[in-house]
Amino acid sequence: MSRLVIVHPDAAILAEATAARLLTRVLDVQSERSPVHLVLTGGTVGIATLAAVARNPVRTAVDWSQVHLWWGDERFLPDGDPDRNETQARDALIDSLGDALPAANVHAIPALDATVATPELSAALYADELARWAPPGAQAPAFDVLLLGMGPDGHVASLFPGHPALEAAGVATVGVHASPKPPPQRVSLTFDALHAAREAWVVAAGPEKAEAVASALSGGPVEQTPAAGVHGQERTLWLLDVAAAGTAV
Ligand SMILES: O=C1O[C@H](COP(=O)(O)O)[C@@H](O)[C@H](O)[C@H]1O
Repeated sequence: MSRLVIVHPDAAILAEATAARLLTRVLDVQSERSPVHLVLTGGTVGIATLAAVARNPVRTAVDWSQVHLWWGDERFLPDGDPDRNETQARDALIDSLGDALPAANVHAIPALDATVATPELSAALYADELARWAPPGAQAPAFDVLLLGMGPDGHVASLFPGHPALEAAGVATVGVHASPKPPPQRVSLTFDALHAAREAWVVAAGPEKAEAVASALSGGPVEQTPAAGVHGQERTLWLLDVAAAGTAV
């Protein structure tokens, strides 16, 4: 397993470069196997990256009928809420793909509604869906790319420093309450599921991320800097802008 840290001049170039890298990775994987499983992230750079994918002409070379989209976490809100990571991803990329990407390939984390009233139920339904696509004996697909944003506090997905959800083990998903970042109720992949990824890519921009980047790259305790616990089975990429890299790189 290798770790690579790549620093770009600013957030805009980081998003463009990550989008280009993502499309190339999908094409590389599609030359070897199908389907491709991608985990999307919310957050500033995560959504900017999806918008950059939508603008990139290379997207037309991808066989989207063989791409499955998942999320690393979700804000537990009603369907279509503008704060849902799914809604933002649909606006930035998914809607623009039209019929090329079958609706059944979009594995959104179930939204809050009359039948899904708790983050725990949403998490359980999402875990069932992950298991349906997992190789025998596994809880989740071996994601070809796990995209993760990182908060200034070092959180990834909805795994926050010192939060009990960090400890969830033996399960692929967890319901999150009292998140320090709004909204308070969320659903997240656990570290068990994050670690199923072949490649994990952490994307972060801005000076407010520099301290957490430095802590994660120096192997800081996962309880304090959850991003420190991220690794892919084959490769881990840290995709940063100069400001987030700070003095750590
Ligand atoms: O709330 C969330 O925040 C993080 C990071 O967001 P950013 O705006 O600081 O980049 C994101 O990775 C996560 O998916 C999202 O739910």
